[in-house]
Amino acid sequence: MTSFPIHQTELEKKMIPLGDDNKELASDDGFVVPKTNAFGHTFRDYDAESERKKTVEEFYRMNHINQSYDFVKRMRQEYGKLNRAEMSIWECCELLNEFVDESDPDLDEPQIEHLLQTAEAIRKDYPNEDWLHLTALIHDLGKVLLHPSFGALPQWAVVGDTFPVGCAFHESNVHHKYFKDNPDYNNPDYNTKNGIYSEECGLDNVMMSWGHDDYMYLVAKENKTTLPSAALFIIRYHSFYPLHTYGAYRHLMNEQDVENLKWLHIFNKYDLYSKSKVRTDVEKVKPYYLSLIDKYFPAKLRW
Ligand SMILES: O[C@H]1[C@H](O)[C@@H](O)[C@H](O)[C@@H](O)[C@H]1O
Ligand SMILES: [Fe+2]
Ligand SMILES: [Fe+2]
Repeated sequence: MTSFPIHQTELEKKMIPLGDDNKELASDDGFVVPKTNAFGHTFRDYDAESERKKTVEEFYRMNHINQSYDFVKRMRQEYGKLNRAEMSIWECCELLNEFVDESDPDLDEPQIEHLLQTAEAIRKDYPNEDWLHLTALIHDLGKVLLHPSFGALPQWAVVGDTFPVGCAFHESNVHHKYFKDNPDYNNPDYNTKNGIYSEECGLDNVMMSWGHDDYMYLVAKENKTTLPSAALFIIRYHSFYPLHTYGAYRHLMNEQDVENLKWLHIFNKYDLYSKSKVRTDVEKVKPYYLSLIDKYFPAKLRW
């Protein structure tokens, strides 16, 4: 177990308790958080006996063993070239039709369903924040890394919760025990609370485990999206449950991160709890999303 003496940065001391920071942004929402997922379990229950449990646990075993500092560095360099494809945002949504996420205990539907379910749910409650609708639609597009034309990366290098590398793995990471076989686990440069980072260095300076979040952030940024900084933050850290849901690693945040985290908390509710077996009528909502894509992105993007 990795436990540390309780010490808080000055910024951490000023932070509002988890879950209370989005009151000012909260809408008069009609969204009802369901008590159980499509399989009759509570959401994100990684211990519940279900058909998905084994697949999900094996996923995290592979993920925790292989996501090391060196691996992340190599992947960032390689995929940062954006030389794999040229296509529009919508074309990418359609590519996701064939993939099911093996890390997810709550959903076994193709990913395009999840994108539309999230976007439509948040659109209902925040009708005027069109940037948030589009952010929801694209937040998981990085899962295209599973596709053969993107190198058909294994699931452990694409999906699942994310965490910083280069410092100790916090115990709030699901299935934490599998980190023991990660090459960084016993490396003294990487296994202290701060590791290679300094307090309040800002998440932008932190190397996160490699996957769909960081990749889609890169794609959006390099293709010069006009989405606001909160949108890029949501895309980049939406799988960072250890931080946004369990409050770990907060000592690495700076003031800007604290601001952006408010929107991520709002987003997370829709990302997680809109997962269901109810399908969206793609053709019906497509024109609306095409108009948003046109507003915030070039017609073709480099991937
Ligand atoms: O299983 C899920 C899924 O892969 C999501 O796309 C990701 O954002 C979550 O953090 C993860 O736990
Ligand atoms: Fe995701
Ligand atoms: Fe998602």
